[in-house]
Amino acid sequence: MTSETAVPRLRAVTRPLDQAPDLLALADPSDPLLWHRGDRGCVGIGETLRLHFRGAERFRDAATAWRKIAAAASVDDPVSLPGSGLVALGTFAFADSSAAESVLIVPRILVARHRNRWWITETTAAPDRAGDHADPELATEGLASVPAPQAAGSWPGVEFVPRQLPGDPETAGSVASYLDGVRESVQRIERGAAEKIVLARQIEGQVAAGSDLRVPLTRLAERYLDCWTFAVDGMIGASPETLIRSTNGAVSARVLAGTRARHADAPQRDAQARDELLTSSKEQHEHAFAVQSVVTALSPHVRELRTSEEPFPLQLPNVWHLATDLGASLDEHSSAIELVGALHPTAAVAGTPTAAAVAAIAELEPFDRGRYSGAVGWIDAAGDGEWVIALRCAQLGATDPTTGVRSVTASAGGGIVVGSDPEHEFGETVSKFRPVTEAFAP
Ligand SMILES: C=C(O[C@@H]1C=C(C(=O)O)C=C[C@H]1O)C(=O)O
Repeated sequence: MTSETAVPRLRAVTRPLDQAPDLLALADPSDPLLWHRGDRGCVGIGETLRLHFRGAERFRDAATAWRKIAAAASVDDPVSLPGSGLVALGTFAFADSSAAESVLIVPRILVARHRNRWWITETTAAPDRAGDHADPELATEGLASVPAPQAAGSWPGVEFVPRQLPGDPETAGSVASYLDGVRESVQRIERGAAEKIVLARQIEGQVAAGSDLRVPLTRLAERYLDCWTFAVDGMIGASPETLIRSTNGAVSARVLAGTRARHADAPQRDAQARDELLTSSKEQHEHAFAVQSVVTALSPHVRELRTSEEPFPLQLPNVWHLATDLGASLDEHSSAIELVGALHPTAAVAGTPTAAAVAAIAELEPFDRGRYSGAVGWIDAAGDGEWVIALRCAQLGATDPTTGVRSVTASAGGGIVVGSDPEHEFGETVSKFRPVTEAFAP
């Protein structure tokens, strides 16, 4: 949407459901739109509006566009819970210069859940044009309007290999480039060019024609209970890191930095990994950077900012993380997307100081991160929403028109600081890829 285009007039009608549909089963097998964690979440079916953004102003442009759309919309929402009424799901690129589009998508139908409450929202454009209006039947029939779940399709699985880029050395490919990048980052940090640089690498595979993406999504949702499982415009993953959650003037965030692989089948080794993480001054130092970057970015927008006293160990199936939770009250009427724009990129995904780290990433990573380590989430008409950092995820490419095959690219990285060891950092990326490689496995 540009300033010259008319603001679309949307009508959103929400009605409670008295039965509990399976959100994951309702997702589109080839283009799922989903946000899910435990007993909360939503699935989008069909699309009423899609907005595209690019460049350094993508968050600001999206926030402005959404504010206008929300102001012009007519919303009939007796449910009044987080995620009811008018909602858009979105995914934003990491870099200002990224070729990847940032998008906000308003689904035609949204079926959602908050604990033991369920509802359906239908959103239509141009409400006064006959034949394209929110279905009044929705008001009385509720569940009858929920589309029937599609039968589960096939899942042949995806084998990932390190992504080979033009210019990569032939033998070890992008792994060698990544290890060189870590060494170079350490040298730059030792020279004082930055304190922390988050360096990532990529792996890729192919998704066979007709593959049902609900299979990896369901695996992620079932395995990563402390993460938000998401699928927005081909970005699929399960992120543990809440960039911002904003509900009725209360905001919260979860900062992660500091990682150890889990050893779930060797309890002693696993406990040792956790203790090492908790007592390592390198990890504590790295974590402190990440927390400070969020506190600094959030402070102008909030009051009564509080953090958990000490970082705590967050246990995920693949890794331990050092975690800090933050809570605050909103000081002004910033929307969730404005807060995302203020926070992005945190030290957890870029480094410290931000500008130097972002410049180093652009030089040392031989690829465009796309939406990896950007933001993914949803926003409602009041500007409330939930956004996570797009981690532990993969981006599906366009379908090849002759073969029906789609590429899939996953990215993972970690914070490089003084004393970081390239092989150790490589191992950390392998652990961080596990949610994706295991979810997409045969
Ligand atoms: C960059 C990633 O993760 C981030 C980096 C971490 C670290 O360096 O320890 C930990 C969690 C995330 O904030 C990733 O998963 O790709």
